[in-house]
Amino acid sequence: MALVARVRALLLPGSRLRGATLGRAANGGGAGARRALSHRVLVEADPAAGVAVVKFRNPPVNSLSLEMLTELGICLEKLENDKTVRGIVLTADRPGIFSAGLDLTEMCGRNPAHYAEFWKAVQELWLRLYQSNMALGAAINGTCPAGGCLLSLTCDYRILADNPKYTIGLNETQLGIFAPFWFKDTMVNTIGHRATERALQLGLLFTPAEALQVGLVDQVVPEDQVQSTALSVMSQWLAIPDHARQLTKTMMRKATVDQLLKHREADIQNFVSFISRDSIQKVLQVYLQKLRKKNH
Ligand SMILES: CCCCC/C=C\C/C=C\C/C=C/C(=O)SCCNC(=O)CCNC(=O)[C@H](O)C(C)(C)COP(=O)(O)OP(=O)(O)OC[C@H]1O[C@@H](n2cnc3c(N)ncnc32)[C@H](O)[C@@H]1OP(=O)(O)O
Repeated sequence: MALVARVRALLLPGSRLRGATLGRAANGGGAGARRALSHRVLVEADPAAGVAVVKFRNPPVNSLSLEMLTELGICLEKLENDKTVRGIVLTADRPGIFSAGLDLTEMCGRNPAHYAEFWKAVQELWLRLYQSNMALGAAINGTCPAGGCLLSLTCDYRILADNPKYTIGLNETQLGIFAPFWFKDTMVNTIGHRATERALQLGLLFTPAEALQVGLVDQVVPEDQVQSTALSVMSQWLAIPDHARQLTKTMMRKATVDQLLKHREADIQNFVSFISRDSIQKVLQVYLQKLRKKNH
């Protein structure tokens, strides 16, 4: 289903996204701050600063399900069309888990049409974020594996909470799958080829100190200062004239974006045929069961 159709489905009577509003904040935020609610994404906009904080709230682990990808896409599209917003900070509504990455239940026991729809939605969100004209910051206030790490890598800078429990990285190989080429390219663009090769083959999840050392994040700060630091760094990015910053960003990212645009359909087909393999379904199911067993 294309984004428009998925949005329609989410707006059907009964959907909690229906009637989402952008109103004056009941509390918090500066003068004139606005708060928008959808089911899985909370937006706190501060028009005076030109910044919106986009908070993930898809319990229990902020996984990127099809619905979450769609709501996030809608929310970002709205902000892109809002002339008062020049920068966005992505964060988790509750500290602990920034995002557990792609929702594994979307990749297990479904049919090929579902896998194709899901993968298209992952591509769309990456394209929207990686090509965004806005300045994007990640306030990483929790653990950040795989697709969660990818989200943060699409941003222009990353601030990570100094908590050794919070790890970050593309750990796909540990699950028995692998990071697609555009996940890999996004990481190469951030930490370089050799560090990416090692990180991807070993499926490394870096502690804050390691992530800082390898350049996966730009700053590690005390947990209660993640958002405030991300906002203060944002003011540096917004001090640059938009057109100059945007042209530079496009120049840096265009080759990577073009690769996916050129191979978009093939990438969907490759994903569907890989994820549909019996052997891959089996490893994903074992991984999910291990996660679930912990709690039962
Ligand atoms: C073009 C060709 C392409 C070919 C490439 C093919 C494939 C690659 C495709 C995609 C790349 C994949 C990207 C991904 O993002 S895969 C997801 C990777 N994520 C992880 O490995 C994280 C897994 N989760 C955890 O480690 C932990 O849950 C946590 C995040 C550290 C949190 O721990 P905590 O103890 O707080 O919570 P629980 O573990 O008890 O989890 C609670 C609850 O949530 C369920 N859950 C956790 N993570 C996911 C998830 N990613 N998707 C779906 N569900 C998840 C977990 O099972 C628990 O469920 P329960 O029923 O027990 O409540």
